[in-house]
Amino acid sequence: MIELKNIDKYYNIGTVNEICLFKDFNLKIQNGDFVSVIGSNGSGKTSMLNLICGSLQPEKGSISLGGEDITKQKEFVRQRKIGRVYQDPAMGTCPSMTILENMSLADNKGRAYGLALGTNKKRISHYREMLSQLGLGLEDMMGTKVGALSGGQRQAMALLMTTMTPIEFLILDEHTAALDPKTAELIMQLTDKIVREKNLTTVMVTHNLRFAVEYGNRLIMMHQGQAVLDKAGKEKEALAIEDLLDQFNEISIETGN
Ligand SMILES: Nc1ncnc2c1ncn2[C@@H]1O[C@H](COP(=O)(O)OP(=O)(O)OP(=O)(O)O)[C@@H](O)[C@H]1O
Repeated sequence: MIELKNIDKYYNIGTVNEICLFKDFNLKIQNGDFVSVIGSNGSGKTSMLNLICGSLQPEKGSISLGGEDITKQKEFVRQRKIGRVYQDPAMGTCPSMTILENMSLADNKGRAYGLALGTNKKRISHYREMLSQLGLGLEDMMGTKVGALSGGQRQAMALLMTTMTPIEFLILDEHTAALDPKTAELIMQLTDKIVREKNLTTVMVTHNLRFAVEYGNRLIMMHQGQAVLDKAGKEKEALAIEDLLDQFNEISIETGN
């Protein structure tokens, strides 16, 4: 379970630009949940992900993962359990290295040795098999530099690499936003497959309302540092894109924002 408890988060403390983004913010995500998070620009979605991943520290409150208090735990330690895929496909892969080298690097994440041990014949055929499941022909391009791949191919690799080691939590930060509609669809289907197969507890921030409605078992809408809509199970299944648009409009009218 991921739990954010009584979180306060300020930016630009002590300056004229000081803002309080989260005040007593609470969120519980149960094991196995796939949560879609939507919301207007600046509502706090990425900040929430950063708090979970440890690249941002709260001023008050606690964050726990599987019952363990990780509020003070460093980001690189959290990475053993939490995988994150970013909007920019370049963030999750190394462009100057080959597909094989990237796979090996991801495979050896958190281990004390380098590439040599990871690239033996047995592992290469394992990587080939994993890549072939993407259905993009990458298994026949093991010597190709990742920088030469398309955005969609790179994002598929980023997803595969992030989930190669046994993580428990997957953070998706607008990971289809930079892709064309067809490729975004493909990456979403791949995401869903990986999440189900590995039973990953997943938080996906997206501006794509259809993806938010169609995927996952819970949907949260953020606004000004608060979850203004939170639907799970059957209630989430009943949601339509129009309901979300209505909710967006209501919020805008109420806050003039
Ligand atoms: N490093 C920072 N320094 C100062 N203010 C910040 C910082 N990061 C975020 N903010 C502010 O916090 C608020 C929430 O930002 P955040 O990026 O979390 O929102 P978001 O919902 O992810 O937005 P978007 O949909 O545009 O990505 C915004 O007002 C933003 O300007």
